[in-house]
Amino acid sequence: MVNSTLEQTKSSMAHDLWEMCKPKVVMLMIITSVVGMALATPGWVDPWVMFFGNLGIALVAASGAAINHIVDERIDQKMQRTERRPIATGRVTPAVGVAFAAVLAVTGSVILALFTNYLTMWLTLAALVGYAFIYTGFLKRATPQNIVIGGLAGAAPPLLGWVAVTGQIDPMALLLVLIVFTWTPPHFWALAIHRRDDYARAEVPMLPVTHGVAYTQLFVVLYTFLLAVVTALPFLIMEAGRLYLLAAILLNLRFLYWAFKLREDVVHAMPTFKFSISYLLWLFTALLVDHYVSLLLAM
Ligand code: HEM
Ligand SMILES: CC(C)=CCC/C(C)=C/CC/C(C)=C/COP(=O)(O)OP(=O)(O)O
Repeated sequence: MVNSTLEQTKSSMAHDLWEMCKPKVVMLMIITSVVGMALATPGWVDPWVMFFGNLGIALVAASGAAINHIVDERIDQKMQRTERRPIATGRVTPAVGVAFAAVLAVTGSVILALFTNYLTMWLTLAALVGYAFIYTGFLKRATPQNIVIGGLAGAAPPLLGWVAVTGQIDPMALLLVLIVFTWTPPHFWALAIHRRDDYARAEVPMLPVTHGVAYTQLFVVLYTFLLAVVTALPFLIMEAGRLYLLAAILLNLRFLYWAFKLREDVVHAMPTFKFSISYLLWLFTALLVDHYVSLLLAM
């Protein structure tokens, strides 16, 4: 009896710690990092770098997500979407959270130092600081441009993957960062429109709260147009082929469709947000497939 209660406590703690890692977000980030690695070399990526590089980046990103839960305890308690989170409810204490985040960050950094290079490790730690402390601790509470500036940290993984393979920062790696950076505002503001009352209650100055829904709807459309331009660049600079271009055109047309639907009516906010996630997944998949198809054709 005592044993089974102990087992239950352990498994719900494991579940809570897992939730604090924002696993789905980190997984999509790792897909962008895998693509960064693949595009960094005209050959095959060293499997050790592929496995341990992504593991290290995932662990450090998960640490950032856990710190976000700790720093945002009060905000999370006030928002319906986040009120059931482990730290917000007290199921996990901040002390346990800090220890967990520290273990993740240290383990991830050591793995990166051992299996990739110091530049990857330092850039990954910079992304961690950018997200967990600069965005969460400061920007989020300070300006409606919070997610535009903070988006740089979330956009870092393709660069981290690239640098893990080459040891240097190249223009194409920065273009991949630019794609995720430009994607972040329509991704987030669609959700923020849907959850505007949550943010108002928690006094977080998100764009729909400070500048209104109509203004945010317009900026979702504008950023989606900008994203269409930015995602054409890999083809225009001849770093991606026609297969990628076709996928990018179709995905951009669909994203623009949702952005305009959202502009008509806020009921389209969640479908737009959900599509943004599929958009990034398929765009990066297209880059990957396009890369390996041209590699095979050149053999
Ligand atoms: C500063 C930049 C970003 C902000 C402010 C942001 C905001 C958010 C928020 C608030 C959610 C939570 C939705 C919910 O709990 O229902 C979310 C979900 C998600 N985000 Fe982002 N995001 C950012 C960047 C990214 C990046 C860079 C990626 C991946 C490359 C990403 C991938 C996802 C995914 C996959 C989900 C769905 C998670 C789930 O269903 O549990 N986000 N985003
Ligand atoms: C090393 C590295 C790549 C670090 C990146 C870390 C990381 C997991 C970024 C996630 C981006 C994200 C979901 C922001 C939302 O935070 P929020 O606080 O606005 O959303 P919330 O209200 O759901 O917590």
